Amino acid sequence: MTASLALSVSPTEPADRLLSPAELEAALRDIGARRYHNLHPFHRLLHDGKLDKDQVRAWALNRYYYQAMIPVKDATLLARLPDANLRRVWRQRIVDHDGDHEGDGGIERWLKLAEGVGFERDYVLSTKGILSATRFSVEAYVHFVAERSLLEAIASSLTEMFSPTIISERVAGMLKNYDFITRETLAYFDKRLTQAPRDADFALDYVTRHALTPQQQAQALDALRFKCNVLWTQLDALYFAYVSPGMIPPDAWRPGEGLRAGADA
Ligand SMILES: O=C(O)c1cc(C(=O)O)c2c(n1)C(=O)C(=O)c1cc(C(=O)O)[nH]c1-2
Repeated sequence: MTASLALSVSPTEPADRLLSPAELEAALRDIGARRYHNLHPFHRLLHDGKLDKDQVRAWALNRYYYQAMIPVKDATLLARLPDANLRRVWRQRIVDHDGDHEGDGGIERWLKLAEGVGFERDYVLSTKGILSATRFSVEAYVHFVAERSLLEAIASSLTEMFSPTIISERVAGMLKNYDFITRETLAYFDKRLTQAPRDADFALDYVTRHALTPQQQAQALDALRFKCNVLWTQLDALYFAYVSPGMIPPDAWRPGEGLRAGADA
């Protein structure tokens, strides 16, 4: 039932009828069940303790760029919101990541995670070791939010509906499987467990109330597919460079670079 719903609103087969809010939500959830990045082989290896320390480092370093650009994406979206009630809610996302003062917020907590696995803070901040594919994927997300309709921009954040499950699985798996990972290193994820559902509930409510034609519903579903691809392609690039075949592009981070004095190999 859910699968055929999703098919009926795919881009190749335009929707011919309006879905109820519950059907739209089911179709959105179906996309997550098939395409969310919890299914990616790189995440399976990461959570199951099958990566070595340098591969975990590559993940932390590249993912920093996603974290750093999320508030840029949200500021882009905020600037397009026509009403103060919406802006008041959305601006909280920027505060969550940037913090209210220096040393606070999600970006800072991600830097702690990167430092916890051995990086020098300034090396991470420079983003010079990240894969070009990471940069391209993340920037595609920011452009999407700037250029598409507000409905599509908000719908593209709906991957957050699925993130609490992967975060719980990741934290439990990494703590159990890696002796160099501590609860403190992973503190970033503690707050996401409450922030993500709050954000996703708001965005889902917005999307179900504003996708009022079959075409708008199809656009919302496509926006979520696009965003799943933004997340997936980042992991493809990590896998290709650091797992198999292990082809690190010439300008990307190589094991040993950018580490704190005393961080072990
Ligand atoms: O750890 C994860 O797997 C994960 C996934 C996602 C997501 O699904 O987009 C986000 C985050 N984390 C996250 O930490 C975060 O701040 C975030 C913001 C957004 C967004 O699209 O606005 N997604 C995510």
